[in-house]
Amino acid sequence: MADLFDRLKAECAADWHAYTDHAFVRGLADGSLPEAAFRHYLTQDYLFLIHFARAFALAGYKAKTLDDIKRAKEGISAIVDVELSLHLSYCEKWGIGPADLTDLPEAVENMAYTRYVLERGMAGDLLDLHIALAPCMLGYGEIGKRLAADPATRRVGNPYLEWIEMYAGEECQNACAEEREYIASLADGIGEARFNELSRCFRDATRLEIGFWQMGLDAVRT
Ligand SMILES: Cc1ncc(CN)c(N)n1
Repeated sequence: MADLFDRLKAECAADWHAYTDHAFVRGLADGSLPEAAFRHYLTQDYLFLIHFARAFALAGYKAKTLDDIKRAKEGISAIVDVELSLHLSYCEKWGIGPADLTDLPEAVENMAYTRYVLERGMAGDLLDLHIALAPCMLGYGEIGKRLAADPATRRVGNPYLEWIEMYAGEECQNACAEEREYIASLADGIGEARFNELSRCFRDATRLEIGFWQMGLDAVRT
């Protein structure tokens, strides 16, 4: 049976496809993405993740139960202890350190997305916030899993394999499965009007994801 995540994706199927099958993603899969595009994306993503860790901290504040607080803590930990290490490891190879990263001017696409999510969380409740966060976490989990399972994905000599493997990895996949169940439980019993509100937020965050990939590609457009 379709769960909440399936229903939200179905409501914005074209946008979801444009996000998860973006040219940037195809470039990661076959290794053809220009390094400068990936570098721009990844350095902005470092800043992005700091704001997303703040959003999970806000989820802790909006929590109603101890379990909600644990979920918020796990969200922060997944970013701070796992995901950001990947970013720092790529950046180290390029000679870019943490201080250089925090000095970077934020791209407008980055500001739009991160502040949108924080605003949804501040104006709404815990469910609004987790729905605004869902395309990020669950989308990358879906992309990583698909690319890792696709025999057409280039393995040998693909500089982006580490990226793919992290999002396809057990730790990330388990976190996604838990988040998926969690949002369904938070939304248990909602009516059509509330679903429509959440659906709009999910679609908007998905559109902001598309913009984030495009920002990476646009960095190398001549
Ligand atoms: C823009 C973006 N979206 C999602 C993720 C996966 N947490 C990410 N690192 N960056």
